[in-house]
Amino acid sequence: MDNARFADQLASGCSALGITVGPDVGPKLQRLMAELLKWNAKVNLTAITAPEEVLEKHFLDSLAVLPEVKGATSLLDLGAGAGFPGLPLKLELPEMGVTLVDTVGKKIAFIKAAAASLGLVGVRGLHARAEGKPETEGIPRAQVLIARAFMDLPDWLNLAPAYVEEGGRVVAMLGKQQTDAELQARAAERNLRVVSARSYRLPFSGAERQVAVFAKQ
Ligand SMILES: C[S@@+](CC[C@H](N)C(=O)[O-])C[C@H]1O[C@@H](n2cnc3c(N)ncnc32)[C@H](O)[C@@H]1O
Repeated sequence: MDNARFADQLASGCSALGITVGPDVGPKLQRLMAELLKWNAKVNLTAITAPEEVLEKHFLDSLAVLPEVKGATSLLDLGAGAGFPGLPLKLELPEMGVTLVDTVGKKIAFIKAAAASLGLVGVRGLHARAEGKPETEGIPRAQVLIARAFMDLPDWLNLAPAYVEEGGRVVAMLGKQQTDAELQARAAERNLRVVSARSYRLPFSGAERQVAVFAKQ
């Protein structure tokens, strides 16, 4: 994808999602895509490799939750894979400290290399397994905890609160749509409350996504 087409697709995708990103974000995402595709040719990081799909399914889907993440000083991305949603969010929110955790070493190696190549300050890649015990795992708590395609919602809501600072929130990026009643019930069972929930569609494929935010009662 050439620079002009990338910029055009990014702009129209952001507009469809109702978000805006700074002028330096596009060129940085292009660099991130180049790194991802270069690494992916050698080590398998993601099944999504067509540039248009990387832009939509990794970059734009990550940025779609900007409204839920904005204002956080620290973000913890559990099961980050090749860095999604944490890396694109960091590009738009450079002041926010971001820790990305995965059990697969090569994914963390990629995250570290990509962050260095993009000159990102305040990005930490952590090779660890999240099992609900942040102290023993060496995983820092954050104001906002996020994950995409990590666990089923019930398992995620069991695990997540341990990683959130007092007054913080849990952001769940869901492929499978949950009704408001289901979200409320899941939250109540764990002494959490639903702060917000909304569905959105990816701008080019129309694939449906949902993002729900939870806080401790
Ligand atoms: C389906 S991928 C999603 C990756 C990324 N969040 C995305 O949306 O592109 C799930 C990732 O979670 C990681 N993972 C699974 N269980 C984990 C755990 N307990 N702690 C940390 N990472 C885990 C896997 O290695 C994998 O990279």
